[in-house]
Amino acid sequence: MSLISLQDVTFSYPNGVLAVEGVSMKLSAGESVAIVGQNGAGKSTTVKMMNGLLRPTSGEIIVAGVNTRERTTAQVSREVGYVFQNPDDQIFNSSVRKEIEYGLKRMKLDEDEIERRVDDAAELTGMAPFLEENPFDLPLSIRKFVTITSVIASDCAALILDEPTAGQDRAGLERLGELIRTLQARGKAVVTITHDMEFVAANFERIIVMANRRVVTEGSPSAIFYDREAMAEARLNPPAVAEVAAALGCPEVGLDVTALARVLTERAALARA
Ligand SMILES: Nc1ncnc2c1ncn2[C@@H]1O[C@H](COP(=O)(O)OP(=O)(O)OP(=O)(O)O)[C@@H](O)[C@H]1O
Repeated sequence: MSLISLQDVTFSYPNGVLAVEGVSMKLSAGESVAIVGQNGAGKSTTVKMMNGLLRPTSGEIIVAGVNTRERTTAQVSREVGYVFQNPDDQIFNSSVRKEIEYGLKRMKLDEDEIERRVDDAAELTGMAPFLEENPFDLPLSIRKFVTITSVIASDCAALILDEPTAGQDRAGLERLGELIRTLQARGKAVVTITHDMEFVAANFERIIVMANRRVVTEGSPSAIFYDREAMAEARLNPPAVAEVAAALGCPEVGLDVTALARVLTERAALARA
């Protein structure tokens, strides 16, 4: 059974803007999925419906076997955590520890359990050294991890990360990739909206491409990044390895830079012979 299922979902904002039209998708426990597409494609609106922040105008959303129409936003968001694109839309406490504890206190967990969850989540995200700091004294890249830590601590079944790579340096990107793999190993579904195709190629099992309010296609990164039509429709550039391999006519290397280098070396040897 899918953890999250969207069935022919449409959404219009109160001002009449039709943001999502006839979207269906399924997400399973333990998988990592990247939703990609140009600005305004409908990605954020789609994921906000997954966690109950927005309600579909028509169509159904089933989370952990229950139609979200039968649940409050608080109930849905206990299953599906959403990490905002801008951490400052989420953070409001005066210390990192208080920020992470806030949601756990609202869940009325006992103090020992709260401490255990804060320590575990902070250890996982690398935020343990910052627990007593004021989040607003920390750089954006760290504030982003603070918000991710809060959502991890709530132990929801699925996590939605909206543009997690913004402002991250190489170490931050590697930490994010490692975190996604650890969460998957713990059986969590990780859904990410991102414009960073190199990050997608390195870290995701499945890509869903959106354009003009709809899903254009979906599949593995090595299939999608060689689908020129879908990439053009979504106005996306594939990662460099796929662009070079496609130009050289060796798509069989997929997204493996070492395999591409091997092909180039072999061709150079042939040319010399
Ligand atoms: N609060 C809102 N009120 C009215 N229209 C909105 C609102 N939020 C988004 N929209 C519009 O809905 C459409 C889809 O926006 P959405 O943010 O879901 O796209 P997106 O693919 O996430 O884009 P981006 O990558 O820029 O975040 C766009 O036309 C956008 O302008």
